[in-house]
Amino acid sequence: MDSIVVRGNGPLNGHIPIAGAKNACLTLMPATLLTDQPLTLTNAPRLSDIRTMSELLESLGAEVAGLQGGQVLALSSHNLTSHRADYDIVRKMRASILVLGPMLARDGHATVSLPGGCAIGARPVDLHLRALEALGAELDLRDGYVHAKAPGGLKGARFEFPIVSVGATENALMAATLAKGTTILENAAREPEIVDLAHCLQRMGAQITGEGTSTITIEGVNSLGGATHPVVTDRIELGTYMLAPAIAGGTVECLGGRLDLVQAFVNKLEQAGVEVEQTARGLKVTRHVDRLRAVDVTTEPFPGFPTDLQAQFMAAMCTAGGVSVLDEKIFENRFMHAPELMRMGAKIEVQGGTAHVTGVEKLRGAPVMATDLRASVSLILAGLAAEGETTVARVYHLDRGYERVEEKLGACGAMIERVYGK
Ligand SMILES: CC(=O)N[C@H]1[C@@H](OP(=O)(O)OP(=O)(O)OC[C@H]2O[C@@H](n3ccc(=O)[nH]c3=O)[C@H](O)[C@@H]2O)O[C@H](CO)[C@@H](O)[C@@H]1O
Ligand SMILES: C=C(OP(=O)(O)O)C(=O)O
Repeated sequence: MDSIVVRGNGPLNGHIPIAGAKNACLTLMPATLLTDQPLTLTNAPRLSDIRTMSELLESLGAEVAGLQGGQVLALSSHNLTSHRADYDIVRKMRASILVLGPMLARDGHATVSLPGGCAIGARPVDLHLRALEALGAELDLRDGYVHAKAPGGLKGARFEFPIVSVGATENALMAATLAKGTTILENAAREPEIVDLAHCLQRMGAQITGEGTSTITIEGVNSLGGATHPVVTDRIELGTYMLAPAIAGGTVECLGGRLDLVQAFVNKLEQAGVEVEQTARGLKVTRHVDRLRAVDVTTEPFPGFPTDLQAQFMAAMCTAGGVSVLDEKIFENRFMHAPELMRMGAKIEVQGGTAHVTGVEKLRGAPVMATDLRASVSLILAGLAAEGETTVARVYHLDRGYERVEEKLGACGAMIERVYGK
């Protein structure tokens, strides 16, 4: 298994191109199942999760071609041969559940393995299922699979999500595009990835209003057509690389970055003493202060501070002046990076969903291991400013969500390399 070796090497300077969003692409790809016409996604990220989604769609009979080195995905579902998403693929990636709504809406039946829990929490899919039931789906849970039917087609309905769920909103939104009549989704997720999905579906002919607000209204249509759609910028990759100069010092311009994608996060960075400037090309980030200031953070659904940046922000707080309190409100077990950061000399106390981080002057390199995607990258960020060498093992988690991390940071002066097969 590959590892990443990082050596603290002073300030970083340069620019980093930000890719299309993993979490948008993973919901845009299943949208192909809604139509027999071609769907082309541009600005796609080159990640193992995207390959897993391709594998899943291909197992259903969809065609997926990666063009221009994988940055363009040409998808076609004109000849679906299966409506069963197998456990063997679904277990690798929770976003697999997003094929359920589209298949059910177009063909009236689908069988999808239940994804199971994962390192960061139990992550049930009950809200996906309740929303589809509200649209008239008949569901039977047996043998670890959801067997779903809608013999007369789905029917528009009003559904209020009891808590905000990104994935459940996406599944319901896709399904409702082909349901008969009007669907109103209340307390819907407002993430940029939802807006991006709605824009793609609109290009395919869907009638959707209210995307980006907590009430989305969908007028069902009889069929959807093809489209070409650019995947929105990855705000989590963006925030991650914005933290690199915040932690190591220097100035890094994140190309393609937009303030509206990361405003809550930027507010916290600025409070910590980092300057963020919107330029014509992206977001330019500079740390002027010698030492960051401790800042408290609570994770929330968009437009709040994203849970997917909590681990990386914690890495920054490890060497800040003062005590910062990080409250994780989205997932019940998302502090697995804390004990690893402590192996590097960080002072962190975790109690339930709250972590108290007391900044130390300096972290020290150590061999560390990550159990999820954002935890992995937080250890790399910490390593950028640590004394000595940090080796991050099990980087297959990292490869789910970051393309060419060593090249992107290396181009700004970081001493970072991938060691193959260790
Ligand atoms: C592929 C993708 O886009 N992943 C993102 C998506 O995950 P995902 O869509 O899985 O996250 P959700 O927004 O659904 O989860 C939010 C909370 O709702 C709970 N819940 C969710 C669904 C459900 O049926 N029942 C239920 O109880 C979850 O356990 C969690 O506590 O949004 C998360 C929250 O921003 C991000 O961290 C993930 O990176
Ligand atoms: C938690 C994440 O992804 P997933 O929902 O695919 O597990 C993430 O992107 O940080």
